[in-house]
Amino acid sequence: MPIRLDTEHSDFPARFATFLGSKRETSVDVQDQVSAIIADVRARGDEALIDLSRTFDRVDLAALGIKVTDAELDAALASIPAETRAALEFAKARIEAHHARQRPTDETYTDAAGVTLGHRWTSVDAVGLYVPGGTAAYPSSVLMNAVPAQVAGVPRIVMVVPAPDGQIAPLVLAAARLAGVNEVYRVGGAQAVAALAYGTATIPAVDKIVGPGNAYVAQAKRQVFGQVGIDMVAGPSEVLILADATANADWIAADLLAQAEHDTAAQSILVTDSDDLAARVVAAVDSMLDTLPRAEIARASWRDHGAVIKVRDLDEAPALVDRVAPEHLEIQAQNADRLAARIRHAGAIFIGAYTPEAIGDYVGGTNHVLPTARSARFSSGLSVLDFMKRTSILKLDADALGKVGTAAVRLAEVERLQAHGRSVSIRTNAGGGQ
Ligand SMILES: NC(=O)c1ccc[n+]([C@@H]2O[C@H](COP(=O)([O-])OP(=O)(O)OC[C@H]3O[C@@H](n4cnc5c(N)ncnc54)[C@H](O)[C@@H]3O)[C@@H](O)[C@H]2O)c1
Ligand SMILES: N[C@H](CO)Cc1c[nH]c[nH+]1
Ligand SMILES: [Zn+2]
Repeated sequence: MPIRLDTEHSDFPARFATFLGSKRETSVDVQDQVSAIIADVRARGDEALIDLSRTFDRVDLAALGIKVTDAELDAALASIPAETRAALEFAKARIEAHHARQRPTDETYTDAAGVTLGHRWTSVDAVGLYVPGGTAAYPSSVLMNAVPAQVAGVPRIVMVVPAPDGQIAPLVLAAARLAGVNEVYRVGGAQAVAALAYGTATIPAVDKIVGPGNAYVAQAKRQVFGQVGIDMVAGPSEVLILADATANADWIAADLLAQAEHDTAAQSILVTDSDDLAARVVAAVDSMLDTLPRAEIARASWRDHGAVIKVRDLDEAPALVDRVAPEHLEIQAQNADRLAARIRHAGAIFIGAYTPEAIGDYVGGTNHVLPTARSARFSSGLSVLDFMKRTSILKLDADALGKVGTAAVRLAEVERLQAHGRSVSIRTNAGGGQ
């Protein structure tokens, strides 16, 4: 049974705090194991990738090859049914159209002192896209990672994806081909992240690693940060559904299970002011679990990490939602827009009964790679900006330097950095130059 909390109970603050603090994805075990995997890949490169993939993915990469060939990518694209290709192309076009609007613009201007200031955006040189594939295949994640990288103009886009039992879903390779990703390696987990960060004989290192994955992938990204950039921590999926008595219990149950079926570490939470709705949703989840193909995973997620939180009224909910900072927030209640406007911390918000989160997973056009584990308090979903960086620009002439230089020299003096001061005063006192 999922945990049940009620804001009217006196122990609510303590139980809610414990609930927020409970870790789903960073056990000490995972941390230590991931450190050992990264060290192994740094020390032994491809040999480590081969050994670790044999252990964790039951695949012989020495025989199969670490790199997916062009012929394999072409064959995969040719093999998929026309309707599936059309659906992928439809999704890609919608993701592209939305992400094109995120392209930032350069700016320069000259202020009253005559100083020219500005910034210029350039793309990262090489990015590694992590596409999960341990227990499910995610062609949609290929598009969500690759399309913004393409929109940003990244010259080298590399994809890694695990090949459990030697298999990568043809749809995943087809999506890569459609998205113009031609450098693909069949490695997953922490070892793939380590290879992208430090490089091996087969996989040249990248500058930034993006994309979602399970607890091992998320932990590996944390550990290689600094050596390379990372987008965010996008670990096991989460949804929080805010609903009132007017909501449809079956629809909510379906949406809760849509996250729970991702991973035993996924989390689905219902927040409602209606005891009756809560009871009907819990019953509907139980009944849907009976026929769900991934019931084993979804049941464990719902039992171990699910929650039903009863609030006095929905007015109380935004503050609780902000503390959870869920990856996805669905609002199925009267005044959904008004409630949505009050939320500050959520990866993505899905407003109204006809906006299931699954639409955002596939074809909405917004990105489905989103911050998890409460990191929406300080980070955002994947966007074109994750593949770019901003260089600031300054230009002064003698007049401008004269106007702002005195204060700079004063600040250098109080910081006791004499050479700094001199590098300004040597110019302003020179009375000439260019
Ligand atoms: N936040 C997001 O935006 C988002 C989007 C899509 C998917 N997801 C999440 O991505 C995850 C996908 O997980 P997955 O497992 O299917 O695929 P995955 O590719 O993330 O992980 C599979 C890899 O994990 C490694 N691994 C598995 N067990 C291990 C162990 N005991 N020790 C060391 N390494 C081990 C293996 O190397 C394997 O290749 C799910 O948690 C899902 O919720 C998140
Ligand atoms: N819900 C996941 C993000 O948490 C993304 C996804 C891909 N495919 C299906 N769902
Ligand atoms: Zn999903």
